[in-house]
Amino acid sequence: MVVLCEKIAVIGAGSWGSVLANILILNGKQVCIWSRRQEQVEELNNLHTNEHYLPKLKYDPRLEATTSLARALAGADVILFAIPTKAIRAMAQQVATLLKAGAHPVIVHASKGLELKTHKRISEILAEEIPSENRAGIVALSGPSHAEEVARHDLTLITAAAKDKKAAQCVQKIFMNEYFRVYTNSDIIGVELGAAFKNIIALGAGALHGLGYGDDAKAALMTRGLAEIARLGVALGADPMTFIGLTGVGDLIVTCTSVHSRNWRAGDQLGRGQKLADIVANMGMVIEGINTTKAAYELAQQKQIEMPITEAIYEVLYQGKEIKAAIADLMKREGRSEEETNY
Ligand SMILES: NC(=O)C1=CN([C@@H]2O[C@H](COP(=O)(O)OP(=O)(O)OC[C@H]3O[C@@H](n4cnc5c(N)ncnc54)[C@H](OP(=O)(O)O)[C@@H]3O)[C@@H](O)[C@H]2O)C=CC1
Ligand SMILES: O=C(CO)COP(=O)(O)O
Repeated sequence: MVVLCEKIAVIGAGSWGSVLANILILNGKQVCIWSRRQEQVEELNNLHTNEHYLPKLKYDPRLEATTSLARALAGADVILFAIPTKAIRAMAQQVATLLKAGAHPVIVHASKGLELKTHKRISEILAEEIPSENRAGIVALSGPSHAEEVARHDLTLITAAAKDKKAAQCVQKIFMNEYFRVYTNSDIIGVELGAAFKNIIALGAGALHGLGYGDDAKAALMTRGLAEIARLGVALGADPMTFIGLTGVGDLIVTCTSVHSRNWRAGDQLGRGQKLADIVANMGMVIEGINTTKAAYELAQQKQIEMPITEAIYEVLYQGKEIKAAIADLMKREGRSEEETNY
């Protein structure tokens, strides 16, 4: 079947959805973005701004926003979900009920997390909720990318991952331009897991910063964090090589070092002694790593995979352990061989 990729529905007008929609418009596509808030739709349509999420960005006036999901989906060749992981299943159910017989869009998501309780990846949730006869393929769009930088056309390289090569190539084609370069990858398991798990380590990197630790500590956390991400990822079916790519180490680096990262900022604030509930209440945007820490911790227990950093962060977030005590316990662990614990 020929995959047409001209008309795109973007679900979610937060930081990432709105910037991705703007790229597509600038790339000459027809885009309708869905938001659940009428005042935001009016702001996007009339002022071409999105003050809460990206106060400096002026959106292309051709970008149409709507609160009507049916309108956004009408005739869409591609449906892009860019909402928090916890909202994916309910939105996918709504989308499924509105897709007309004969509709066959490529389903893309740009979200980074695992579902709580089921521990499912986002593409698995989408596959469960959107009938296979109503979709052309499921693609995860992922990699080191902050909305704030993409908004100002800084250089960004990311990955469109799918089992179905044609669907990944469709997504690659619609997004590629002189500042946004997209690779394809068939290991959607590794891509989605790398994207989800790096947020846990970013919380830790932020906490180290907030506590005043130096670059040695941050490099150590990222390296050993990547080892345990890969360990769990491989146990869940990922190709280990994916973790040294854009969606693995690439995204880990950017999220653990950028002031734009909400996960890093949340960790930094924790390190400075703020309460988790206050940090969540004040961020005004999703901090995916908090839920993902729980999901990864539970998965690691189930699969009996050693994930000392994830466990330490879980204890801090969910059991009220002092960060300094968690660090001291990590440092006191028995000496190990690096080769035997790389992943
Ligand atoms: N920001 C970034 O640079 C990047 C983000 N991502 C990932 O993209 C996903 C979305 O992130 P981002 O755009 O940054 O998040 P934001 O917090 O900036 O925006 C979230 C968007 O989702 C909407 N939303 C929240 N809850 C629901 C719900 N229950 N039902 C429907 N819509 C909902 C929000 O609507 P409302 O405004 O009404 O609350 C808002 O439009 C995350 O998984 C994130 O990890 C990936 C790469 C880069
Ligand atoms: O995924 C991201 C960067 O690639 C965005 O990270 P945060 O959600 O921490 O802002």
